Amino acid sequence: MTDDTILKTDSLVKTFGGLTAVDQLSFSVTEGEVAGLIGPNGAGKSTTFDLITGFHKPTSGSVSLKGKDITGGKPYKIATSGIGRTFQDTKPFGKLSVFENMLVPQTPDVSGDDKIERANAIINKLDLNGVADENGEDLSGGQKKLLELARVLMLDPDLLLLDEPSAGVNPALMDDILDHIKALNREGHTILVIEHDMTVIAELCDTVVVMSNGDAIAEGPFKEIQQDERVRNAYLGT
Ligand SMILES: Nc1ncnc2c1ncn2[C@@H]1O[C@H](COP(=O)(O)OP(=O)(O)OP(=O)(O)O)[C@@H](O)[C@H]1O
Repeated sequence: MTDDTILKTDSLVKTFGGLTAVDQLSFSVTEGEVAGLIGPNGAGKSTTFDLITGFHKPTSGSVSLKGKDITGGKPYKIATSGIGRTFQDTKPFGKLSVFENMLVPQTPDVSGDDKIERANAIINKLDLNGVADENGEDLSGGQKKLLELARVLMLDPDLLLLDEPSAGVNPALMDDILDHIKALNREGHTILVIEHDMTVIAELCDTVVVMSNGDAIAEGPFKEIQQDERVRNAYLGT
């Protein structure tokens, strides 16, 4: 582990009954980068996010954030210690407005007017002003993704875990989402993104980790990874 490692998993294992979803997975993310977590359906990517963020307890192995062991911590504790996470299926509160949705996350460091000010600043930053008064259920797929990202930013996480930001988003809004992700990275958020769209990975990521059958089979810059024979056989084809 180098000094600028922000996230590290060490020999992570998660079994569900007889199925091993994550199998001795070790990888790390460097502070300041955009890293991709890619691999075929069922490779264990979302389960890895669940293990990092406390939604599942690992069967064995460990997770550390900036050198501190966070293995098996409660989701709220991990969220407030600096890891924000979006989900593959967005879940805004349908009957609450975009603005009201922003106030739902508990923010230990701000309350009252300061919390409202933070919510408005993030709504502005992600260009959600035009829909701030609309209910969550009335948003498009892409707007829901942006709202989810906005809500996660209420806790000002050092590390953002994004689960398939392109899923269910129309191509025009996808460019906006990519621009926002890049801007967040420039502002200092480290990002780990699960994504099936390789054009998105190529555009966003400094490095990628390729998972297959629960383990990492390759790690490095996307251009190099594309040439790796095991990766081509397991995932990219040809
Ligand atoms: N709660 C659960 N109970 C039982 N099996 C599970 C559970 N969650 C995931 N799995 C299984 O673990 C394996 C890994 O699933 P996971 O969703 O992590 O893969 P993934 O790489 O994220 O796939 P996708 O790209 O399709 O989202 C799959 O075989 C899945 O069916």
